[in-house]
Amino acid sequence: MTIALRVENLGKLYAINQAARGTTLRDQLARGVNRLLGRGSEAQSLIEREANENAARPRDFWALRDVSFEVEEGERVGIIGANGAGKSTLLKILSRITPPTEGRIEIHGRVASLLEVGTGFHPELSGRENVYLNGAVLGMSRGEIARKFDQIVDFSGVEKFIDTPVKHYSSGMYVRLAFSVSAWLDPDILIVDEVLSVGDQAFQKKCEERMRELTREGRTVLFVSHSLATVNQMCKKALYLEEGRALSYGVVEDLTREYNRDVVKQIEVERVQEHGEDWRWHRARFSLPDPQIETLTDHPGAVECLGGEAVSPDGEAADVVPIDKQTHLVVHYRVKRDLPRPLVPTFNVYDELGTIVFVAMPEALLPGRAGDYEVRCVLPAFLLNEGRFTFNANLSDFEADKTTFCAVVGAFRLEVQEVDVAADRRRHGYRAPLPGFTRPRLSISVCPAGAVDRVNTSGEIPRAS
Ligand SMILES: Nc1ncnc2c1ncn2[C@@H]1O[C@H](COP(=O)(O)OP(=O)(O)OP(=O)(O)O)[C@@H](O)[C@H]1O
Repeated sequence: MTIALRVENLGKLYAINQAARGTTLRDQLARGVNRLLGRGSEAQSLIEREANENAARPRDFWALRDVSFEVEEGERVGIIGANGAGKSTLLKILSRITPPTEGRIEIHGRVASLLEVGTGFHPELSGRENVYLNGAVLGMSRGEIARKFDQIVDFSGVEKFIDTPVKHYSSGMYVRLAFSVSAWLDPDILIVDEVLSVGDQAFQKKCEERMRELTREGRTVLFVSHSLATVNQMCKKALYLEEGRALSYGVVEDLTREYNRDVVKQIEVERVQEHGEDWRWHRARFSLPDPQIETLTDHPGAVECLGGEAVSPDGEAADVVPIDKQTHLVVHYRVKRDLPRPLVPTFNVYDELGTIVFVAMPEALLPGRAGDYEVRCVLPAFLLNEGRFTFNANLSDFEADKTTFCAVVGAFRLEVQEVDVAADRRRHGYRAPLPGFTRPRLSISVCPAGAVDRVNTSGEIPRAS
């Protein structure tokens, strides 16, 4: 194993900007403008309030502290964490844009980095001149850069503007050229901040493919992304930063799961602050009205949702559902007047972070006649993967101008739980959590090569006659 990069007890101390205490040019101008407008004392008190708040804050703080990790050659490592966790600071130190306050870094090879839009390129120079400038900074000869030039411009897709000063580029064009320069000038280590998200989706995919290619060639890639899906797809390893500390470093799936859990915990803390101590994420039963449950309608007074419950087949309400058991979602509606058409009861299912997993369409419709009705949706065993899911219960008329008759947001919040992993023979010894939102049990069969024609639709091979 060859180490590409080693970080030991890295720390970065930032001084809180004293300028915020009311001495900046901006503050002086604000005072002047306000004096002209006759609002001097108002402006003064605002600046003083700001200054007092700043005085109450610590004067300096550790944006990074005690961070240690190693990256091997050819690895792609994702760096994850909330806003302000220290991700960009770490990348800036590794790119030698800012020095660390303490600790040490060891880098083997040439580093190319793509940090925020605006760094690395000179605004007055053209795209072409910037490519040469960047190559020179990386220590390449003019001939070497010239040999790579067409590839870079081709990849970036900005050939038409290559002789225009980059200050006239859109941020997307800028990032296109900047990534192409970093990724084609033969770096040993490529460092990419969230900036790629500025590019369009097609370009992002192209960049991801290029980063994979680089690591296949033995180069190392470190990148920051708020998209856990991208980090999961792109990396085997991740570093999870929280408030400047390295919480964990290791297998990407474990870390993204941990990060997700922490995000959800944080959301829960905020909900408790908002709704009080009684607030609970889990919800197997509800009755309306409930201040914690939002209901939407385009047709007030037409339909009312009275409540509902998530129950096991024997009728027990349960917010924690074993993965191998069916669950019935039962919702009670009152249609208050005759309607032009029957209504369509649907259920939208979301994961913990609000990503839609699927929408369940019904077999039967709810009659458009006044009366009380019960809608029952059966969730089969082994449909959803282990995890937490939120269900919206909806009643719609998709032929009406405004379709929503009743939408109950977050009607049910259920947690699907794994049963006995060790005893589940269908896992064939695989003990780790299985990724993904769903866990359908599909028929996967095996037969001797050439026998495919003889396999019947049930997946069984007929006995030789
Ligand atoms: N030059 C600076 N002077 C003072 N504080 C700074 C400076 N640069 C960053 N910080 C602070 O350091 C902390 C870490 O910032 P950093 O930009 O590294 O976070 P991040 O994880 O990249 O966040 P984001 O996801 O929002 O980009 C933040 O609190 C930020 O305000």
